[in-house]
Amino acid sequence: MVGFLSPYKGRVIAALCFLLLGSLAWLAIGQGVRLLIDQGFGETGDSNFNQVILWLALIVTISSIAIFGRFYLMSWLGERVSADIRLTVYRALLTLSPSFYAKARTGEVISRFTSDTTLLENVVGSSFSMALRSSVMVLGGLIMMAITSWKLTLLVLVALPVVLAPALVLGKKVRQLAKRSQDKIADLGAYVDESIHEIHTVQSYGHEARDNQHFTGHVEAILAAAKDRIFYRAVLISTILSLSFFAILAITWAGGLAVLSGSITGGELSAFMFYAVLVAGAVGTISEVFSEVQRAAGASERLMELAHSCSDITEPESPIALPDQVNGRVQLNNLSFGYPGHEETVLHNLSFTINAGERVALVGASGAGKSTLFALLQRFYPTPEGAITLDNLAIDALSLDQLRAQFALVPQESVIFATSVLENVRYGRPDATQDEVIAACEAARAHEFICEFPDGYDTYLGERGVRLSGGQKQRIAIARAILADRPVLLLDEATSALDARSEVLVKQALDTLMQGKTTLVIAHRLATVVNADRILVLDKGKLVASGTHEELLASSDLYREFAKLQLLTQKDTGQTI
Ligand SMILES: Nc1ncnc2c1ncn2[C@@H]1O[C@H](COP(=O)(O)OP(=O)(O)OP(=O)(O)O)[C@@H](O)[C@H]1O
Repeated sequence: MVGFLSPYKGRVIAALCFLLLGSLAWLAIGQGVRLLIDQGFGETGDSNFNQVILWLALIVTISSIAIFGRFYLMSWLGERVSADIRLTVYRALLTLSPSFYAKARTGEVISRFTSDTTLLENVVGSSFSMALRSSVMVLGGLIMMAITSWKLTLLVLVALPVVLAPALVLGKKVRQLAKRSQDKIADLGAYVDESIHEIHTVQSYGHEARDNQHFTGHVEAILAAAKDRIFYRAVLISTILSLSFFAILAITWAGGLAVLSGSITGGELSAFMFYAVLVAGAVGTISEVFSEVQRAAGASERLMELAHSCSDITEPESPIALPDQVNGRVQLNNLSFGYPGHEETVLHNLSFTINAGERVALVGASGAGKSTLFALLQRFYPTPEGAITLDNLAIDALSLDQLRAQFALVPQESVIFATSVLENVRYGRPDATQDEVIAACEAARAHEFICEFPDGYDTYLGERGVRLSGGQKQRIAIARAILADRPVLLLDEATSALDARSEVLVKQALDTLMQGKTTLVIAHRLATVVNADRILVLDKGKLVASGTHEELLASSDLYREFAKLQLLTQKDTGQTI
């Protein structure tokens, strides 16, 4: 946290100065009260009285200016620091590997991100400054009290631990309960995130009532956690306040006796009481915001945990640079892999080469390891055994950015962002001109339908592309990959059946995309395997056969079986299996 404040040292110092000035002004008011009673009402008459009133007016003015400065600067710092924390955490989240996201629930991460940073914003902007100001008041008040009457101050010092004891005991309990509350809120966040994202499934399965029931359960759990916290907090605040006022009462009694015996003046007792009330109020404030500051400490700990979560993919210390012209030759040498944290080996001793410009189809039953292979090529997971090379360079010797910039991925489920057509395609190459985007869309057979949209390329596509048909989404995704123009293409064919016309258009788009590129395609269509230069057959993570469609039909029982069951029918090419 201190690290986040350090770039704004000047403002922090200014805020602290205002805070000190404001506190001193308040403490000076106590002296004004003393003078007002002892001298203003004394024999010296009007002139002193007026002077003291003017003096008090000046102090109040100074205090107002100080309050403005402190409030403005502290709130500014609160906003700035939480913005910086958001930036830092988001930057970290963008670099974390899929292993992290496989373990953490995204909803929980989002909830931490939003609610914890908002809490920090409040604490830095307000609670923290209140706690600080109150601490100065307690210290200053005690000093002024000691100057006014050390005997009475001793009495206060005896009373102080009695007042503070419940703060320590109950405060700990409140903190534990606050953490439980935050965790329950994070659970709720994760639940809302999932159900709203999957709203179509929720509605089509008529799951609304059940989801509502689950949601109610989560909300009630939050309430239950909050109820305990509120109870303890209420006990904490009321105990401290009542103890403080009982203490003040006792001191008033002792002070009254001192005035009657003539050891202090009425003005001194008034000033003393003013400070005592100030100190009691400040102690009350500290106890009130203490738990919030503690909650914020918990929140910042969680956020820093996120910000410092390290990706298990390490960048090489001195990465080898790829040549300007990458050919796209991919080679696997004895590659074995199991997902981190799982014992099972998913890929066994894989070795094969894909030559530059070759079109290779991967086939295999579900779970054979095809998607895993794609993930490993882009180094989404560490590969402890075996090696993958790109143009004869080990991929873990390359910088991640440079490595991933060589692959264009077209996933099975086309990803559409909630922005315009133009920006969706431009995602593949953010610096592309509009003409380049249009050319890519023409090549992907998408231009025609885009032009029919009311706003053409500026049409907003809705979240996850809800306004597009399946085939249209695929062609946008292909246009993105065409625009990206990367040497190696990783294509996970969509399994969803399209109508005949869309199918033809998508096929044409894919053909354009694959021209001149090394292509590795997870094949679900007969046309793809027939047109591939080579087919690799994977079975339970092992490479069991390789060859052309005809060769494999003749030589591999598994392929024949697979082709009969899995690859789509002859519709694509009119060929018979
Ligand atoms: N994140 C993960 N953590 C642990 N195991 C995983 C993970 N992802 C996949 N697996 C396991 O790895 C194996 C291979 O999965 P993979 O997704 O690569 O298969 P696939 O051939 O692409 O299947 P499909 O055609 O169904 O997509 C499966 O047994 C799967 O359960």
